[in-house]
Amino acid sequence: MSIYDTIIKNGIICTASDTFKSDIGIKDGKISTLAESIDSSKGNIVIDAEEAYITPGGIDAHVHLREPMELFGVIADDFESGTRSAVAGGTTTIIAFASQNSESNDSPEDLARAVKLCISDAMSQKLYCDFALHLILYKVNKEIIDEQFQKLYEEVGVTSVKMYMTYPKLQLRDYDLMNVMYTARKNGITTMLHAENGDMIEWMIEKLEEQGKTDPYYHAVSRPSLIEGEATGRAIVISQSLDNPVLFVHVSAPSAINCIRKAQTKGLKIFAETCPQYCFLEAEDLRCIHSHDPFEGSKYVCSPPPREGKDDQDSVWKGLQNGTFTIVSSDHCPTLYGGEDGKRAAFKNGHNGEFKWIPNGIPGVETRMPLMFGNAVNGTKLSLERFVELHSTNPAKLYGLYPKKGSILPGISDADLVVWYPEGKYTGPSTISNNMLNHDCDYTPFEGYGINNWPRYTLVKGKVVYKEGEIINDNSGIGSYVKREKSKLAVPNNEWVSELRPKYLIDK
Ligand SMILES: NC(=O)NCCC(=O)O
Ligand SMILES: [Zn+2]
Repeated sequence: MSIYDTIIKNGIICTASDTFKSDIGIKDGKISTLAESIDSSKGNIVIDAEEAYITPGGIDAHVHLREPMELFGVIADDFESGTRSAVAGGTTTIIAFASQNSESNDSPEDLARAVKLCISDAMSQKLYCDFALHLILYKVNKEIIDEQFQKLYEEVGVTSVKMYMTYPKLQLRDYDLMNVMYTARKNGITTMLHAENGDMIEWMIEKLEEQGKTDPYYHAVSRPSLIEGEATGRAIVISQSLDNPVLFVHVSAPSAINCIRKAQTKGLKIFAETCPQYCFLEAEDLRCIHSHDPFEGSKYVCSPPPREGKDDQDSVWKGLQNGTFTIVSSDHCPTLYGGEDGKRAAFKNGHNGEFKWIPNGIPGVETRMPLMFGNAVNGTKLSLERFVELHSTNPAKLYGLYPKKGSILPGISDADLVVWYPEGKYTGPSTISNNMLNHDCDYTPFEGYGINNWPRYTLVKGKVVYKEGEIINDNSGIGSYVKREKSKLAVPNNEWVSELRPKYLIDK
């Protein structure tokens, strides 16, 4: 009689702390047993890992998909194609975004209602993996009232909000950031910041336009590293003033990385995310010199933009190695290159393709893990354990999903796993091409990039959803919404730089 639904034999398990040989017994969607040897006759299904590495499924904590509020124009992936693409690249949980409703009138229910709308839209689709949600806040009338954040946590399990220091439609003033952080701290809501100085960028764009510099390449020129460094430093001061932890999303610039490192050395609760585009792409890509059409550079338009070259990439790698970065996410935000609604929306409404009108964002949910596994782990830039920490365990801890997600703990963790190819046995494509990917986008900015491994099996809650290059449709629809706990990492220090203390602490 079988005891396990599935047994994985002969694997080398790698977690954020250990690498060891073990068989895995899976029951009811959970890791049930780790043992040197589990009898094959005890499993309904037996997978032979053939001495390959097995890692916890990836958690991609920064994924933009089509959702009711449409803040970033028309996104090519909905929750079905986005989760399909995720599992094909070894990601078993995504954290996507719901957006505050612009009609919000600050009632206690407003924010939770916006999240519920997004959940029900997503749940009406076939989901290949689990998802959770952050909430984008872009309108703060006076202050976010306590009850709004309480309900976010209690009713919909959302424990993080993202705010922007750039984009004309979304940019918040420092005053607004302070109002949000003040209430976030009290309620254990993690604040995520897109740090670029929007006012400086606006000025730079105007000056470039005056000189007729409007090709996609000038998107990168209009958002230089220094501007990211400035916003990062300013936000760290705000964070310190309020003793409120901050996670900086998609960090790319050496100046920002240095600020973050310094703050961390002081003991401040500052966390940072980077993305593969800042490890592999560069500003020159936006020139697309191999193409007759400079607009092809729009395929690389994202913010912050890819940076200057090898030195800048090296400082990202250094930050990944030395612990400055907490997580690696994709910032998947796919807009089509063809058609009228994607990058070419820049030709609508009487515009002529000027970079200012090009929708920002690139796809990457499927390529994140294989690119980093192949080039970082096999290229020995990162240890396997650090790879797991950055792509799986830390996102789970930071965003309240641990230890259900991000680990391989018997009796506790969901059986979300990636079985890689054994050393030397990967026979798939040696470079990335868009036609091997499962997203609904018509290009990848990583076309032609080398890979030397790829997930052989991806399991979500014990079910194989991807096997040897194929999506297993029988097991689709397995994904569901995951309510999150409060962060295990982003916890205030209770150290103050001024006499200002929130009233709720003084009254205690
Ligand atoms: N990063 C980007 O260009 N687009 C996605 C939206 C954001 O995260 O800023
Ligand atoms: Zn952003």
